Order: sequence, then C-alpha cells, then structure tokens
Amino acid sequence: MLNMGGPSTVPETHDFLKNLFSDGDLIPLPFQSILAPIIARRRTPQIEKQYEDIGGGSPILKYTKIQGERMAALLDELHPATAPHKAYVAFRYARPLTDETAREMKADGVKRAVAFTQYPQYSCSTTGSSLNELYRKGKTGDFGDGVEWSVIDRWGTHSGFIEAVAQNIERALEKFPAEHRSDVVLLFSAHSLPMSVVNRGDPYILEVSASVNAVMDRLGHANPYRLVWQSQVGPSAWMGMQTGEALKGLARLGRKRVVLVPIAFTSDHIETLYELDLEYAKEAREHGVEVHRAESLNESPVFIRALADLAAAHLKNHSGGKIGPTSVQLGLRCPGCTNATCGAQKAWFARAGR
Ligand SMILES: C=CC1=C(C)c2cc3[nH]c(cc4nc(cc5[nH]c(cc1n2)c(C)c5CCC(=O)O)C(CCC(=O)O)=C4C)c(C)c3C=C
Ligand SMILES: [Fe+2]
Ligand SMILES: [Fe+2]
Repeated sequence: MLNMGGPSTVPETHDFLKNLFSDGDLIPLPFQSILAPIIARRRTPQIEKQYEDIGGGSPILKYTKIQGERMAALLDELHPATAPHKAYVAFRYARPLTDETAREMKADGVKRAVAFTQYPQYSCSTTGSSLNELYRKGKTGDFGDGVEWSVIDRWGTHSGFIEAVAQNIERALEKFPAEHRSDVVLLFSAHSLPMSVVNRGDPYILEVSASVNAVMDRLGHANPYRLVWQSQVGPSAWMGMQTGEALKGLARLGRKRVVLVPIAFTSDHIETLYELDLEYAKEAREHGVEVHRAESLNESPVFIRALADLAAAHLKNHSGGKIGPTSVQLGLRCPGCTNATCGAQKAWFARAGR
C-alpha cells in the first residue's frame, strides 16, 4: 500500500519534511541535497504546531494499517487462489519507508507482490514518485530475488470508492435542515498541483475531475457543486481556484450552506483535520457560512470492501492473462516528461510482471 505518509508523532515532523523536500519527483530543487535540509528545518516549527493541533501526529499510518488488514482478510475470501494475503505499508516520506518494508518482505520470503497505490487518482508527483522509489529498490534486489510485481496505479472512478464517498456526503447533508438541503453547495477539495506539473501533461487534474463527476452521477446531480484545490506551497503558480478563496466567494454570493468533500485522500491527515476543519471551515463560519465536512474514508467498510474488490479483480485478471502487470495508461509518460527514471520505472514494471 503506497502512500505519502505523515509523521505519526510530532518529533517525526522534521524527518518527514526533509524526505519530502529531498524528493526531486515531487519538488525539483536546484542543489536539492543542500537546499532540502535547510527548507525542512525552517518549515518544521510551523508544521509541528499543525500536527500538535490535530492531536499530536498524522493518523495516516493508523488508518492505512486498519484498511490493509481488513482488505487482506476480505481478499482471502474473494480470491482464495492467491491466499493468504498480507498488506504491507510503504510510505514515501515517513516510516515505514520503502527500504524498511522491502527488508520485511524479503524476510517473509514474498514472491508475488502488488504495488497498490492508495492515491485514487494518478499524478507523477505522488503515485509516480512512489513507483520510482519502488523501482530503485526493486532493481537492486532489496525485496529479494525474483519477486513478481504488478501495479494497481489508479482507481478514481471505481464504483465502491465512489459509493463510499457518496455515502459520506449524504451523511454530511443530513446535518442541514431538510428544507435547505437541496441548496447546499458540494465543494469538492483536492490537493493542488503546481502549474508546471499540470502543463507537462500530468493526468491528475483530469482524474480528480472524473471522480467528482462519478460521485455527482451517483448522487443524481441533486446539488450544485464545484471542484477546488487546496494546500499549495511556495510562490509558484498552482492549479486553482483555491479552496479558502472559494468559500469566501460563495459567502459573498450568499451561498451560505456548504459541504466540504475531500476527494483525493483516503484517510484523515493534516490537510483535512487542520486545513479544512481548523482553517477554512472556521474562517467560513466567521463569514456566516454553515459548513460541514464529509468524513474521510478512514475505516469506512464500503471503502475497505472496494479496496478488496479492486485487488481481487486485479489478481484474477492478471493471473488470467487478461491484463498486463500495469494498466495500459501507466505505460504512457507525460508528453512533457523529462525525468529519465519515469521511463526506466515503466519498463521495469512491464518486465517485472513476467
Ligand atoms: C493527492 C494528494 C497530493 C498531491 C497531488 C500532492 C502534491 C504535492 N504536494 C507538495 C508539497 C507538500 N505536500 C505536503 C503534505 C501533504 N501532501 C499530501 C498529498 C498530496 N500532495 C498529503 C496527504 C500531505 C500531508 C500528510 C499528512 O500527514 O497530513 C507538504 C508538507 C506540509 C507542508 O509543509 O505544508 C508539502 C511541502 C507538492 C510540491 C506537490 C506537487 C508537486
Ligand atoms: Fe502535498
Ligand atoms: Fe514523469
């Protein structure tokens, strides 16, 4: 289960940020190995404070472990041919990092593995970065010799995922008086991307939009909605409109009932618990807006069942020869991609599945 990860405790914040700013696939910096520790050190106190305010750390590891264990148990029933299944977590910037997980899988003697991204929608800066890291460790045998790999690299329109999000929206809508419910604006919010990434042809914006469209289809388009973007960092241009600005704009237009919907994360972390709940929702309430947030998927049984269904279908179709080791879409690099590792990674996964 691949994801970005987050510091489980406040003192782990510095190392998390150092790993994050050292990742050239996420943030390409000149003199990266020198600048990354400097930026991380400067940013640490502010981000530590945010993790303190959300209860002393990121819950992403806790939820990923729960999701993984329950998914593996369901998978034993859904696809007994490959049982027993075991879920491992590999985070990109926080423990357990890929090399720690590789050691564990090697010690367990794993011979068949599925790299299962926990980002529903694909971006080179998220899933792409995790796959590049897996490729670097895999090609040097860190996971052991002769491991057969395949990849679940995106699933943003999977019906179970869409259903789980839709149910959480319906629960949030119930918090509004029945007579106002159909006026409530659904404000889908996803982590933004720098325009430099969007403009090289990254598919994330399109895939998040497809998720939103699928959720709205499931809800029968009963409410007005927008997709907006949060958490931009630094001075460069990022995809907009920004979530905070959108809430203020809606207040100005007199649209004072809003459900905020996180659509690109599967569990709570700083972006939902701090940015959405403590910053934006609070500010919006000051502008007289009634805001409720759709819960993150966290322990949603509908969502965990969706993960198991995805994995079962993948294992069945891959071993039946119906699909290759990766999706067809993963094989296409962004038209503007100049990162040689992306090309080598795709070629390696295409071979590692045979
Ligand atoms: C779909 C999810 C995410 C995308 C796309 C994404 C792109 C992206 N992020 C940065 C820079 C930072 N992100 C940071 C934190 C962070 N980012 C995501 C998800 C996506 N990022 C999550 C889930 C988290 C938080 C983890 C948690 O435990 O809560 C941070 C660190 C926090 C901070 O310093 O503000 C940075 C920096 C870039 C540059 C980028 C696209 C290229
Ligand atoms: Fe981010
Ligand atoms: Fe790329």
